[in-house]
Amino acid sequence: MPRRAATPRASSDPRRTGVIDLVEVSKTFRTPGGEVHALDHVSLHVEPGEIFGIVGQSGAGKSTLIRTVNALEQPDSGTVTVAGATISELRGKELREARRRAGMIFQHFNLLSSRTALGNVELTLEIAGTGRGARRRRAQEILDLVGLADRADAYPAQLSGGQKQRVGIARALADNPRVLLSDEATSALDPETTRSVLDLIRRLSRELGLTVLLITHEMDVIKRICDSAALMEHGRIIENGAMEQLITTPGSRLAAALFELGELPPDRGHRIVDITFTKQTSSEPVIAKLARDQGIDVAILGAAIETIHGGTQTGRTRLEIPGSADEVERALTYLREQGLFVEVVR
Ligand SMILES: Nc1ncnc2c1ncn2[C@@H]1O[C@H](COP(=O)(O)OP(=O)(O)OP(=O)(O)O)[C@@H](O)[C@H]1O
Repeated sequence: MPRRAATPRASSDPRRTGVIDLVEVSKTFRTPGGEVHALDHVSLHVEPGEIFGIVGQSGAGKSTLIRTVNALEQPDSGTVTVAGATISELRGKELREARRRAGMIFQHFNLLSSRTALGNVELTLEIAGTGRGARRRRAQEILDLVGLADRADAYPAQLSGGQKQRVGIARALADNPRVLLSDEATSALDPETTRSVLDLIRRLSRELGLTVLLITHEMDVIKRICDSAALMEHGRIIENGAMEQLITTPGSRLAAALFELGELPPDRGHRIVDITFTKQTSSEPVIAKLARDQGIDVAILGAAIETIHGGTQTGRTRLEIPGSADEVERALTYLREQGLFVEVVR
């Protein structure tokens, strides 16, 4: 029976406070086809300055989750706290104030076509009631920060997709929010532009101490910039934790999606294990030593190396270990002694 990945993080502990905290949040939609539990007792804890990614299939509840964080959706039960304000309990002016703590970017940018890049960024500040001079200065400053100072007077139709999203980011950050929410912000961009926009988000997060909550259906996004990730399915968080924890959590589906090792071969009665290594960039020396020192030959069934979390090289190799139960046990002990995370797959 496949093992269910442990949730390494006690995210439902309400005593812990992060920049974003969801505690037991539920939301049900009543549709002609019946009730849809879009969020089913979701608890989530995002640390200050962290980039937290939520991944899941279409319909998993990702958009509903992010919409509760900027109060576009009210939960039926549970609490949502953003930068110290319990926004799920606020109304009116207090809610509008609290909303300013989070800026948001979107898949299709949502820029006003009748305004220049500068005018789009200024809009956030107009809504916040900032005076004309200060608004212009701040908009120019933030456009400079996203590398678009020279395109301030361009209209959205004159900008590339990547440039439009940079304007979107500048607009989201103009009023100095603590949190950036990203709803599939790179899904409409080509791979190279995706990478440059993700790298920009990561740089801004580090430079400004900005906490980022992003939703995506792409593992590449999680790999490239996230410090932590959660997997959603049918309105529930199935797994949740720091990337380093997830890759060494037995049965983690996020880790399996990160390292694509393919299907298991037909059962020949041999033990199959996945070994995960984070320090060295190759498992080959260990496998060679296993043969030399222990006299145990293994077959490599698959290998994947990934750069996660903005630079850490991590790899996973799938091995088939023939031989007696005793030899298999010796091989497993040996691999663990080498500091590798070993998971028996079959
Ligand atoms: N306003 C609504 N009225 C009725 N049902 C809704 C509403 N909003 C979302 N749902 C339903 O709730 C479930 C979760 O939807 P949600 O959009 O949050 O998922 P998602 O993971 O963001 O999917 P996608 O990536 O396709 O946007 C789906 O079954 C959806 O049809």
